[in-house]
Amino acid sequence: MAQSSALPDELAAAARGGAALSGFLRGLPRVDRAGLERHATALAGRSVKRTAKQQALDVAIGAVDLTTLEGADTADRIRSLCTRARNPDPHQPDAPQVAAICAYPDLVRPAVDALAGSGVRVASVATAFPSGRSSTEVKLAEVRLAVQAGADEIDMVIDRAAFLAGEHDRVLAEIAAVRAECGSRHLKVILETGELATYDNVRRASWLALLGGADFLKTSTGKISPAATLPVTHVLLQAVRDWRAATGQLRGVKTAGGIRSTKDALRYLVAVRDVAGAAWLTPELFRFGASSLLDDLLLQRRAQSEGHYGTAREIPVD
Ligand SMILES: O=C[C@H](O)COP(=O)(O)O
Repeated sequence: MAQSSALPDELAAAARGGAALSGFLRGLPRVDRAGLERHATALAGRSVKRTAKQQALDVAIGAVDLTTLEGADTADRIRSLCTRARNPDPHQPDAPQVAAICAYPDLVRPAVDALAGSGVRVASVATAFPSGRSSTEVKLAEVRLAVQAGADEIDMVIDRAAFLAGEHDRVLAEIAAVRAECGSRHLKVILETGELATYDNVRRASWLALLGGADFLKTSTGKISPAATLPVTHVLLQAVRDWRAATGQLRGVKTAGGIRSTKDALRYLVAVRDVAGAAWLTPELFRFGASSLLDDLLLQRRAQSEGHYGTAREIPVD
């Protein structure tokens, strides 16, 4: 079913679906809810050295998928977003570019044109985002069109109704089919964790996505509440950490939806470093999906370089 070459036997069997998949998902360790939330809270409260802040702000800016996913989006609006992505703050020419812009499929083409030669990638949501309620055929057609228009990355949503009904083979098959349609383009699999009800389900969905060929696990669409949280991001980070231990393959995490402040962004960076490892503090392996976070990151960066903030606002990144 899903791609299984180069995987250890147990994972290769699970990636083919059926009883091996059911057994694998049943055998995943249960999430200790209280322990997870305690750990996430403890990490969020860590204090830091002042010298780390500038570096952390730049890591955060470079990890942003600058997002607009509004019904009123236009090509002009996308071009403005791309101008910002290339050069986030004209007053801070040394500020890094963001990792990518993220938009609906019909706006990929103007984004690709506006970002040509910049190194900023174009990500597109697809597969009947945000609900995922369409046939696999329609979802694959949408992915195909986004790829043909030049998207570098596809952010798909999983079929949450099928997942919650226990139809894991169906969810896996759809992810694998989208994976195949993406070709060499990066595939981010949106779990929409706010609809998955339990951390155990978030863990199962994470492994399904990895078995189906995800390059990134992504928490949320940003269209329902709760969106990203620190505990669910921990669960995704644990999954990619464990996937690497089992397979040697690096997979990324994108936390998305409702992240608007530098303070929150830095808490996520601390979680990335602590749970997955410092190797994940790169746009190749960690992203923020956010429509307005960049504004605050740039304000804080400017304040930092002008020396307006004291140690109370510093963050733990080294
Ligand atoms: O994937 C990104 C989200 O849709 C953005 O959510 P946000 O508008 O809450 O930052």
